[in-house]
Amino acid sequence: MEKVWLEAQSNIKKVLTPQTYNTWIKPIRFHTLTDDNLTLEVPSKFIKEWVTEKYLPMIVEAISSLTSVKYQIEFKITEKIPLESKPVDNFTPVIKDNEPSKETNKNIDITANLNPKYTFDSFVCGASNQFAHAASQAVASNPASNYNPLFIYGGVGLGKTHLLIAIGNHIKENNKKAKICYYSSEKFMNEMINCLRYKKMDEFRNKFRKMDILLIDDIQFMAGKEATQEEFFHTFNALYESHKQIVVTSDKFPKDIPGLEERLRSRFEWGLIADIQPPDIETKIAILKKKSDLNSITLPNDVALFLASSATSNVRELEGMLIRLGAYASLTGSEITLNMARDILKDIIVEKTKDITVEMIQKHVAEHFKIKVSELKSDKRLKTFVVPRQIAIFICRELTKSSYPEIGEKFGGKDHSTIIHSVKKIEKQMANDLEIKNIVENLKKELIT
Ligand SMILES: Nc1ncnc2c1ncn2[C@@H]1O[C@H](COP(=O)(O)OP(=O)(O)OP(=O)(O)O)[C@@H](O)[C@H]1O
Repeated sequence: MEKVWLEAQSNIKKVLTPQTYNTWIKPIRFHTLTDDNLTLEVPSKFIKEWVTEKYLPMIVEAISSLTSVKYQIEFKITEKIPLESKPVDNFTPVIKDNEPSKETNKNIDITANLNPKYTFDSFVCGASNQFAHAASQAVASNPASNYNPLFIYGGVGLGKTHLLIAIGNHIKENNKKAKICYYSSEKFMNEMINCLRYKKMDEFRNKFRKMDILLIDDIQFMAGKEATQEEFFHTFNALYESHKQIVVTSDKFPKDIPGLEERLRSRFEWGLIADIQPPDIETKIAILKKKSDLNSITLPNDVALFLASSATSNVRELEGMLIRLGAYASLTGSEITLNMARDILKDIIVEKTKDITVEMIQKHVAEHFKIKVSELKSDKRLKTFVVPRQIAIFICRELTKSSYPEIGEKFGGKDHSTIIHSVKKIEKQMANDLEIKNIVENLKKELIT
């Protein structure tokens, strides 16, 4: 059976990356076979948990394809399994671009690797993130005093990492000697496993316990990883007791993270818990404006509104759309316009505007100007009717796919040239008159949201 296991291993090797294979599958050895139970040896509890979670079906399949038997697999922890003489380089399976770059186990870098783009200056504060922003600033200005630990939680792409790193950058700017460590919890875990395998746990522990500021991203990743939580718990205690600042982020409130040990949960609740909510449309527009300035992209207001009113609240996705438009505009030497944005992003943005009808616009505009829909559609030449009518026609052209004749038809049977005239008139007025521009943009925003 040992031979079967070796063959199964070499088949598994063909489908995994060398790094994954070397880390998780290669160290596994055949142990015993009794009836339908196949016991394999693994070098640590952690590898056992990880392999069980991620690779068990693959292992069962690899063995059954050789033996036609679906064995019950058990893992036995045997620390004596010989390890390779050299640690596996670049062990971390996933590295976000803002995380510390490639590291080898030999070279445990204790300097912070903080993305300089993520500062308080580049963060837009709105109602949705005000509390987390204020808490982060308070911690950055006065570490390890009032809010320790700081626990920031919120949905995907809402700016948790940005705030976490902004804290680090701010502290670093004011105290060049501060030892700041930014790690995702996944990286923390991977490095820990590597150190466990190569008997370098003292080095690992010392590294973290020497820090003044420990910034740990995505703590929810530790859920269910007992050994990692255990290690993190001791690191946490050591730092907390020496009055060092700890900040963690998560996609959930501590008590909603399944598989998070009670003792860690209660420690997170000792400090301040701050949430980030999805941004409202104004904050989304402000973020897009800030990002377009930072990336030297000229983003017209109507396009910002179009992007902001897309279904997504994920700021990373919004940013992605902006960068895509910026790249297209720069490669084709054109300006960003609403039509271009609609075209380029048609697969990404499910337009909310598709449900907006001419009738809805007429009703909304008439209500805004306190006139009747029949007056809006009429031929009356009084200014109190003409301006709202032209605005309504302009918005119909912007937010619906109706043609000029179709719009004319719904405005009391007007000729398409009248409709074109109205659209041009409003375009011109918006360029020269801020008040008209604001009225039109607000009406559009109200209709879209
Ligand atoms: N209020 C904001 N102001 C400026 N930029 C923001 C804001 N919120 C989010 N961003 C930007 O959105 C992108 C995603 O943010 P970040 O990575 O911090 O999200 P996250 O909440 O950590 O996401 P995840 O849950 O995936 O880890 C980053 O480029 C960040 O700069």
